[in-house]
Amino acid sequence: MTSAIEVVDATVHYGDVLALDGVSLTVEPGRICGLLGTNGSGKSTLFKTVLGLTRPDRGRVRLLGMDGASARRKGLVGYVPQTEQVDWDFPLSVHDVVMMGRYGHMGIRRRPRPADRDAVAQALARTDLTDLARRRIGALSGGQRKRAFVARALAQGADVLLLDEPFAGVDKRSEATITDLLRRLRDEGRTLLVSTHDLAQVPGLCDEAVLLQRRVIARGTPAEVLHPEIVMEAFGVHVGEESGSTWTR
Ligand SMILES: Nc1ncnc2c1ncn2[C@@H]1O[C@H](COP(=O)(O)OP(=O)(O)OP(=O)(O)O)[C@@H](O)[C@H]1O
Repeated sequence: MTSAIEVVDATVHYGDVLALDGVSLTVEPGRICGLLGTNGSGKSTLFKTVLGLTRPDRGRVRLLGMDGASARRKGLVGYVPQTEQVDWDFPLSVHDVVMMGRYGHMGIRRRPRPADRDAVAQALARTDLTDLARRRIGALSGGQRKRAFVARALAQGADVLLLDEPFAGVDKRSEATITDLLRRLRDEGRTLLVSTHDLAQVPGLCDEAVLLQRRVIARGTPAEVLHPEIVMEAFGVHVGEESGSTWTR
């Protein structure tokens, strides 16, 4: 079986800064892999490398058996950015944002056809955003914005989704809605790589996890990776079911 995501020995520098040091990671189709690490541990760099936006100095990446840039051009991989990186003053509706997922399917004039409109309507329905389709994206809550970007990836037809901190800045109810949505996408056979520094989300969401600190320092089931000694070393916090507030930093 072809792995959905395969990173082999990837090393990335930004000038003198070593951001990834010989990182290897494999995610099989239909799995949710949590990518854990503190700020600056290389999570965003690993995403950019998987997406073919950053070329590793050493090592290689395969996405569904092809290189990251080809998978991106074919629309097979969808990226849900950290919402802090988005300019919310831009006058776009939720519908406009989700339609962007169809650009790769349209001609140069980007005129939507019925298939494009159908895909957008379905993606909005899947993410429970139909009623908000005409709302400006900047007027949505944090959780609704995340769902709009997931909808964009679904409209695109992506089989692999990379989600950068989908729980940052969302309330408890939205967390549950997003977790439920991501699990359903996984159950349909999609593959998800989800970065988070919110360790409390991991056991309920992920099938497996990787702890990154420039290099992979642990990988396995959530229980294995969230072993108290490993978490203490990487995050400097204690973990324990009885003390939810100590999960995150
Ligand atoms: N464009 C850049 N130029 C120079 N250094 C960079 C650049 N982008 C990232 N870095 C550095 O590379 C390292 C990894 O950064 P990266 O953004 O991948 O980490 P991260 O785990 O995604 O962090 P965060 O959770 O804060 O987004 C950090 O030391 C960061 O300062």
